[in-house]
Amino acid sequence: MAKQYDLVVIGAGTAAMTGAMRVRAAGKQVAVIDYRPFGGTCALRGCDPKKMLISGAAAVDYARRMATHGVEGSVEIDWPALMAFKRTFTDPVPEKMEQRYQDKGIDTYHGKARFTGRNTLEVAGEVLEAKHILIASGAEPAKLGIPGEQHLMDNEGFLALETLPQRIVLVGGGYIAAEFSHIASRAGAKVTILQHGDRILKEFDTDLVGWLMASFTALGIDVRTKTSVERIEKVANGYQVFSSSSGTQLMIEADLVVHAAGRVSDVEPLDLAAGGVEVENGRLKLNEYLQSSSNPSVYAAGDAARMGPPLTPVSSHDAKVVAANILNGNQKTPNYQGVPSVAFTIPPIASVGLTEAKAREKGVKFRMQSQSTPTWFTARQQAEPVYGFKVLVDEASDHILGAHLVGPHVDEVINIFALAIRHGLTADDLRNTMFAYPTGASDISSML
Ligand SMILES: Cc1cc2nc3c(=O)[nH]c(=O)nc-3n(C[C@H](O)[C@H](O)[C@H](O)COP(=O)(O)OP(=O)(O)OC[C@H]3O[C@@H](n4cnc5c(N)ncnc54)[C@H](O)[C@@H]3O)c2cc1C
Ligand SMILES: NC(=O)c1ccc[n+]([C@@H]2O[C@H](COP(=O)([O-])OP(=O)(O)OC[C@H]3O[C@@H](n4cnc5c(N)ncnc54)[C@H](O)[C@@H]3O)[C@@H](O)[C@H]2O)c1
Repeated sequence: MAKQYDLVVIGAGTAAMTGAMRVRAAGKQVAVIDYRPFGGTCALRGCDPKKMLISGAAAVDYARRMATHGVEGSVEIDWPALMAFKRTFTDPVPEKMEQRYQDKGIDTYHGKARFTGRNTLEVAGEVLEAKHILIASGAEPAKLGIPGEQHLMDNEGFLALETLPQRIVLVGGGYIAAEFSHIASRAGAKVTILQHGDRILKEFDTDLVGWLMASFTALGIDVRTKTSVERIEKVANGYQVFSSSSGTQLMIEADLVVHAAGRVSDVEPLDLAAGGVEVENGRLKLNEYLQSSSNPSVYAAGDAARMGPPLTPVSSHDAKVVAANILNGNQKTPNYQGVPSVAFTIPPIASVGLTEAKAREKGVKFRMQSQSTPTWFTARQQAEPVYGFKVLVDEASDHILGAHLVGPHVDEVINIFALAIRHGLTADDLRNTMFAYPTGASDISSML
């Protein structure tokens, strides 16, 4: 006999937590399933553990930058101790998360869920029947289809390393490569990034990424662009990573090879055909309400839905939309305007809204201010040599169209631009706001 629910959620990450809690708060019967410890990517294998390690790397970096400015003594990362610090956050998460669900009367299941019918799922030998099913199964590292890809360590493995190998190769040059390389090289590893695009961090502004590259060079990170990894071989003392760059073959020896080459929705193992849930080019086919276009009982949110950028705040935004649509009928659509994004390098790089390239492509009429500003007080006060910005403002309406920042505090300052874009504030509104001085935000009026 199948257990009956109003909503069953596949996954126990950010999207699941928001969706399940909202539907349960309306008095509905809800269950949540995960085959891994509860908590999801962000809390256990992504944003949060990474940021715990960044804290150590940033402290070391700050002390080293101030070394000739009155701060004495050498500061080093003790990797096992930094990992132990990370675990003080991550270890309690699964139990706390599961308890939170149970305290609200949400049933929890452990195991891989798969569809057995349009409204039924099987998990660990049990059958669950639900009026609605929310696919919040997240994303997994993309299959690269290259020989030896089984030797790649994923983000979960890297963020749990008990010792840090000496020679590390990162395959790919996006967010993960940028962040992990900044952590590992400050902890003493020799890091190489192999990126097949013509630059790294392609989601960010070209000029600002160019300015940030000085920090990669200073750390001795070997960044090789236009380089595609084609094969990985295990050898006696580690790995050999084979790649090609404009027809030239390259082999790099490493103790560890890390997957940093993109992530894709984790929906394939769900047996979607059995649930009548259509997929197109590996992605769930959804309508504007985040509902399956072939099975109206099924919705999706977050990295699994992949309607917006694969970021944590988007996962919870999607789940709020889905919960509202389940409870009140389809009314809400997601709004991805002004989603800020930060790569937590040291210093960080941040972006929100239109890039210069996108604005030109769209034919928008805008004015733009852009400058590399390492001589500004904010940078000098931290002895940070990388600082710069690019801000785009709509010529006719004075609305902020896009903001791109690199340097100290930009991971926070970008949120002010996000607020401006999402709520239609003008450049003049920002100019007329008093920001506490001296803070990163107090530079905003000079960026407009
Ligand atoms: C290394 C790294 C760093 C990141 N840093 C940031 C950051 O700084 N800021 C930011 O905004 N975003 C960051 N992200 C992205 C962010 O983590 C994701 O966008 C977000 O966690 C997605 O949440 P979700 O709820 O959609 O999916 P997830 O949190 O991935 O949850 C999905 C869950 O579903 C489970 N699952 C999958 N299939 C099944 C199945 N068949 N049955 C049962 N359970 C299943 C999985 O085990 C998983 O726990 C980072 C990602 C990575 C990999
Ligand atoms: N701070 C954050 O918000 C944050 C941090 C980490 C991850 N994430 C999320 O996780 C997702 C995955 O991150 P990611 O860094 O793996 O992916 P990414 O999409 O940011 O970058 C992957 C890069 O790898 C390159 N690549 C692919 N195959 C390759 C190959 N065989 N050889 C060389 N290069 C190759 C691609 O050209 C691409 O530029 C991101 O989309 C992001 O949304 C976010």
